Amino acid sequence: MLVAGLTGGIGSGKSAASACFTALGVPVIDADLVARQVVEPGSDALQKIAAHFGQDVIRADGQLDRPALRRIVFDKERERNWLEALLHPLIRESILDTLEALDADGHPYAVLASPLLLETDQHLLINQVIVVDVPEQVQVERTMARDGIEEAQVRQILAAQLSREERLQHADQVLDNSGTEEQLQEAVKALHPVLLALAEAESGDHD
Ligand SMILES: CC(C)(COP(=O)(O)OP(=O)(O)OC[C@H]1O[C@@H](n2cnc3c(N)ncnc32)[C@H](O)[C@@H]1O)[C@@H](O)C(=O)NCCC(=O)NCCS
Ligand SMILES: Nc1ncnc2c1ncn2[C@@H]1O[C@H](COP(=O)(O)OP(=O)(O)OP(=O)(O)O)[C@@H](O)[C@H]1O
Repeated sequence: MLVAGLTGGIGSGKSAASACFTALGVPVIDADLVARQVVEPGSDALQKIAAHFGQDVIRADGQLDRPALRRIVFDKERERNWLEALLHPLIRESILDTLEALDADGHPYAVLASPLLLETDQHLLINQVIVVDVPEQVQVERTMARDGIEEAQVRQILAAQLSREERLQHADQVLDNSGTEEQLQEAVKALHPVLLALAEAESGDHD
């Protein structure tokens, strides 16, 4: 099975592009969703987070207080490194399990959508790099509108990710998302047969 990595910085449109792949019947693994699953109440990871950061990052209902943890880790690089060292191996394990199950189901290709595809060893799991690309200013505006957070915090998160130029250097395919969501949908529809052909060629390689 071909695994197409779909990446892009915060607010670039990975979720929007993922929805287009889902509509075409392509299975999508969303690393941000996996990152939520591994810290569900009762998980070892959540206990370790509470022991390290204190009860201030746990809500009254037992869930992780994500905005509280976000403010800490994007302000202090050392704390972000600690969190990533805890979560990234768990996220990777879960992604691997899902990829194995999808492969066994006979899907020609799957999409792994992740903001940190190229920054982590997740890039070792994929055969193609698809970058959702918009200018930084658009990332900032769309993220502020979506999450209701300050520009300064969006800029801190951007600083923890690859730059637009570095990301584009790794791209096999680029989805420009500076236009409308309909235009993005058309771009994904045009990419789908290309990925199917690559998947076909890849499966031939294994015969
Ligand atoms: C800090 C947390 C709790 C904030 O949660 P919140 O609900 O506000 O954001 P969410 O998880 O939806 O992420 C939103 C976006 O922030 C950016 N982001 C998240 N984590 C990171 C990180 N470690 N480095 C750089 N950017 C990141 C991504 O663009 C992501 O799409 C959360 O992002 C987290 O647990 N991050 C560490 C795990 C991780 O690296 N996840 C990224 C996917 S592998
Ligand atoms: N072409 C577009 N035109 C206008 N708004 C868009 C477009 N594409 C996405 N958006 C909006 O921009 C915001 C960011 O998009 P999306 O959530 O898909 O980004 P993302 O890359 O998944 O972000 P994150 O890294 O934070 O998870 C969302 O509110 C989305 O509805």
